[in-house]
Amino acid sequence: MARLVAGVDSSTQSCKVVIRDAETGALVRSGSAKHPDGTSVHPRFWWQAYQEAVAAAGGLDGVEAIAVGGQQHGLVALDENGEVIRDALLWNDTRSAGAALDLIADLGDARDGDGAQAYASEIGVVPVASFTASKVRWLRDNEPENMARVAAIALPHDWLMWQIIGAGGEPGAARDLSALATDRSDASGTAYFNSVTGFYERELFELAAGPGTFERIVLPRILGPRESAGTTPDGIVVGPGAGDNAAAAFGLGAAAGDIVLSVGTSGVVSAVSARQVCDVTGNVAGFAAATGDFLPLVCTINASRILDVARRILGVSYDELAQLALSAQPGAGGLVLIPYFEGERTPNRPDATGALHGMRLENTTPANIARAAVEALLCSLADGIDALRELGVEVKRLLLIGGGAQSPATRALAPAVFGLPVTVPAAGEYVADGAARQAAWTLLGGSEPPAWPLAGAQVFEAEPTPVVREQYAAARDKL
Ligand SMILES: Nc1ncnc2c1ncn2[C@@H]1O[C@H](COP(=O)(O)OP(=O)(O)O)[C@@H](O)[C@H]1O
Ligand SMILES: O=C(CO)[C@@H](O)[C@H](O)COP(=O)(O)O
Repeated sequence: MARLVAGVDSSTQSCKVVIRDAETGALVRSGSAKHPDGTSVHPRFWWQAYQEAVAAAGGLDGVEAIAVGGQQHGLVALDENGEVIRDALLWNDTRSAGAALDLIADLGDARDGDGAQAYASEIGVVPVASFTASKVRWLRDNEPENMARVAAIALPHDWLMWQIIGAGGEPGAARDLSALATDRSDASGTAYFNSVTGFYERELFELAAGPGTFERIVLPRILGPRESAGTTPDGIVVGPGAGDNAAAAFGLGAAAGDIVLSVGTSGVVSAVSARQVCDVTGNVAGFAAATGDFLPLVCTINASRILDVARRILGVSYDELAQLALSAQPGAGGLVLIPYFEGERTPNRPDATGALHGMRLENTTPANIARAAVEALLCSLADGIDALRELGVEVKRLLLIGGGAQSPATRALAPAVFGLPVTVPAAGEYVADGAARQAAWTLLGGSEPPAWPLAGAQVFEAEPTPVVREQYAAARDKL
């Protein structure tokens, strides 16, 4: 009989659960449930959605191991009883932009030099609003009464995994802060963890949380790539889990030369690399992968929701939006959408808003608006590919995944905008798959993870359309 494992993707918009055969990777069953909207969310909604998604997947009967991939960076602040102190501040909440600048300035003062340079060379990331350190600093500066109560800080995947092993407990039950655990990939998104040494950095943590807090505040212990966090109350082995982008790379079996482009709430361009990259501009974050490798990554705040906004403006379905976009010419007759609807992280413009440029009587049509939306999404990813290339990251194969990759327009126009063929794996939940593969590794052991085949990939090719990126860059730089 097949041995089953489960993988969870607790992402920005929803929770997805896949149940797969541990040895072959074959999909057995799956389910999902929505998260609430908003950039600050109470973690209990993740737990509720997880339970609904598990039920939608037919339950965990027969499952021997489980692991969680989660949206990165979110700040879950817990008091000494393990109660959540306030709604978690998510990665796309930009109120901490000023706090990120304060961290950089303070490290600069401490080093008597350039703070961004110091962050980049010491831990491979330069704080932006998204990172946990910036959110901790925001909490300390804006809600000191909440900060004073903080006894532990967890990331979304850490907190959900803690609930799953039963240590987080139902309300009223005992909560064991020392059972909190994370992995190197997710910890690397805090901006107070060193993914080369594998340790938290006291000084960087205290720049965020305040003097003397490193001893007082529990940070989740760092698990190895196939180390178990414990078991569920029903005895299911719990793998270490990972940040969602690291889990996706692991689920795809991405290797050196592969660039993973994920079109979810965030637009992510990432690569598996044997070395940590250090980008003083902060555009590329030197995160860690779910294995012992690194995961240089560029992330935008605006991605699949650009398509959602275009649908709303035009009052059309996803399919109609794609057909409209495909019916227009490259460059949308000169119409350029700058999609900073929620501010932006890359480029770092937390207070920016979106804009539609080049509107004339003859070009302002539904087809061109749809086209401009898809082109905006792809141009911001193309900028990310360039940023990785400039740091010497090898670009051999582009893999396009995430909810927005379901759009035929995204798939068809991507190779034209990127000027390279684009591989689109079969529609699936690659973060949850990566977590499931990790659970299988924890269950089966061995020095290498089980080799699960990547089935059903399609390669898209198209003539390059450089005008699209040229006009996008010109409009972006006008802002
Ligand atoms: N058929 C489709 N065409 C275009 N976009 C789609 C389609 N189906 C879903 N999406 C997009 O997928 C997004 C959710 O993707 P997902 O990767 O699950 O996001 P997240 O990981 O951030 O929760 C939605 O915002 C929606 O825009
Ligand atoms: O902040 C980042 C990566 O640095 C985001 O990728 C989040 O991890 C959220 O991912 P999605 O839910 O949008 O897939």
